[in-house]
Amino acid sequence: MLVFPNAKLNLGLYITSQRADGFRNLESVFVPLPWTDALEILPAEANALTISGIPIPGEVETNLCWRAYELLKADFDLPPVQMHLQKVVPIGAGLGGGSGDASFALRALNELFNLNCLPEVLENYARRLGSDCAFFIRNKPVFAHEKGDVFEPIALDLTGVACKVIYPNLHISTGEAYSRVVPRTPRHDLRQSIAQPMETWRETVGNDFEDALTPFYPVLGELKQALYTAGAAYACLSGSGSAVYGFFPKQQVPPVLRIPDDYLVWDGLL
Ligand SMILES: C[C@](O)(CO)[C@H](O)COP(=O)(O)OP(=O)(O)OC[C@H]1O[C@@H](n2ccc(N)nc2=O)[C@H](O)[C@@H]1O
Ligand SMILES: Nc1ncnc2c1ncn2[C@@H]1O[C@H](COP(=O)(O)OP(=O)(O)OP(=O)(O)O)[C@@H](O)[C@H]1O
Repeated sequence: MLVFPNAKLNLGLYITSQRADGFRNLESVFVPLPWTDALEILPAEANALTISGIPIPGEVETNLCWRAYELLKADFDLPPVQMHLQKVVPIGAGLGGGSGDASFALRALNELFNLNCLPEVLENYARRLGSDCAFFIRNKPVFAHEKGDVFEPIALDLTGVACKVIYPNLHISTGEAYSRVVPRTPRHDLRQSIAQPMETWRETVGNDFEDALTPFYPVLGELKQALYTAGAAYACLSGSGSAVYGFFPKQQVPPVLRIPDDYLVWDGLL
């Protein structure tokens, strides 16, 4: 079975309080971003995971695809599998690339071996692999709260919005990013803000990581400004960075920006 795990964007992100389990409560809107890896899973004689494309730090046993298999294997009689991951989505980008791989592996194994797990059951497995993972089970725009793994439906249709995502070849670890943010009450009601026209979001939809990280990584602010100068209706850091994205008014083709050769860019329609 061949699947294409996509990335996500955070549209607004407020870190609201410290939790007793060491994590933070947050509020964010998650939207799927069609920048994808490719993951093939086949029944095999012995377990194997091979990776091509962008190198992923760590042993294969720590890879989220492998961990997804092991998690299901503990509860189901799964045969060995051979997996191949073509890694395209940048790592440490705030795009949830690894989390998408984990959840697409859970979904693919569920289908391949007729495990008959409902989405809510797969979400529970996904939550055990990482805070961002559960979103990718249903993979639809949602308002996320608590650890970012509890969801409420929202009426948000970004279909056809032109988007440009820029990864400035800078790996920001999620743990480091959280350690730089002091939780606080959200400045705006996110669900009310995103119900307003996109042009108003610049003033009302913020990301607490952006404020905390930009003084340490000025390139984040420079990219955001470049996207606005190029005509973006809204631009922001995604998640804990370092990818910065811009949404452009419908029908407008995102302009070509002059950026260094080692940056990665995704352009397309949501
Ligand atoms: C920044 C976001 O991408 C926003 O969607 C996510 O909150 C990050 O989710 P993730 O990469 O799946 O993160 P996890 O693997 O669960 O956690 C990595 C580290 O981030 C911190 N962390 C993560 C999520 C959360 N709600 N509070 C936290 O404090 C913890 O220090 C944790 O050890
Ligand atoms: N399949 C995978 N793809 C990417 N990273 C993976 C994968 N499996 C495990 N990892 C580990 O997860 C880490 C990447 O997580 P990190 O949280 O920094 O970034 P991210 O997944 O790109 O985005 P986000 O911050 O939104 O979760 C890497 O250091 C890597 O070792």
